[in-house]
Amino acid sequence: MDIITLEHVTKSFDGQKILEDFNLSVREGEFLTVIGRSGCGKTTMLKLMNGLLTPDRGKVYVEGKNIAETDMISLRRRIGYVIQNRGLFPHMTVEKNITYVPVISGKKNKKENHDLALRLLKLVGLEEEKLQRYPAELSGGQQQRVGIARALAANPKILLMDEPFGALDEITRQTMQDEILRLQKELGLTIIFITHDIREAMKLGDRVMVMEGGKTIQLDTPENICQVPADSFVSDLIKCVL
Ligand SMILES: Nc1ncnc2c1ncn2[C@@H]1O[C@H](COP(=O)(O)OP(=O)(O)OP(=O)(O)O)[C@@H](O)[C@H]1O
Repeated sequence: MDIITLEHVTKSFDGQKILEDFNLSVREGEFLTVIGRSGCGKTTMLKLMNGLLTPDRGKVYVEGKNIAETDMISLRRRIGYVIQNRGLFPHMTVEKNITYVPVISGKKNKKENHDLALRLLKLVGLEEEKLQRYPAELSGGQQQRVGIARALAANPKILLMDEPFGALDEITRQTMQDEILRLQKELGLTIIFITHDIREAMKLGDRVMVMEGGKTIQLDTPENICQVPADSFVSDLIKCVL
């Protein structure tokens, strides 16, 4: 079953078409990685999925419903969003960061919220003592784990991740890649994950989408992309993983 569908979507900024007649179906439970040159429209596509942007033309469906006719607040709760670096509130403890969405949604029971924060913290591989720390007191990798825990707090089925590991060193990045694969399987998540790293795209993706100039150049399994690259752009891109 398709969990997200973009149908004939067009999006322009200042008269410049970023996506034109763009179509995509994301299957429930799949890990879709997205790669392409800077400015090709990856983040724009992601933000159309959770309603942060609205299409000029075309439709976006999430779980079969046109999001133009869906309540935005409930939509955003069903879709976790993780971005590089900028995600956490610096003046809030880790616990407050993780429980932010449940609290603003009306969940005020302190014990329940504490237990939720602790469960999610452990799920992303951090120790209890981190709960009362502030983001600046954590390493980049630890902050990214808290960002993921926060995105999972509303129990979403879908996780949108925009270069979440871009700022991490190679070793931490590999650990985080393994963790996100584990979490995806454990929680049955659908993940759409933007990266600039072709190795990361190939390792994580059930399917990899290569974009160029607002268009999909190729969308296929890593194996098929390696065996039959769609064009010279894709061939050049995958050289380093062959
Ligand atoms: N809110 C906006 N207002 C005006 N132009 C925008 C806006 N958001 C994005 N753009 C432009 O749209 C184009 C695509 O941006 P987008 O962020 O989708 O690219 P991207 O592929 O995610 O790039 P990167 O890999 O650098 O993050 C860029 O030229 C960008 O400058």
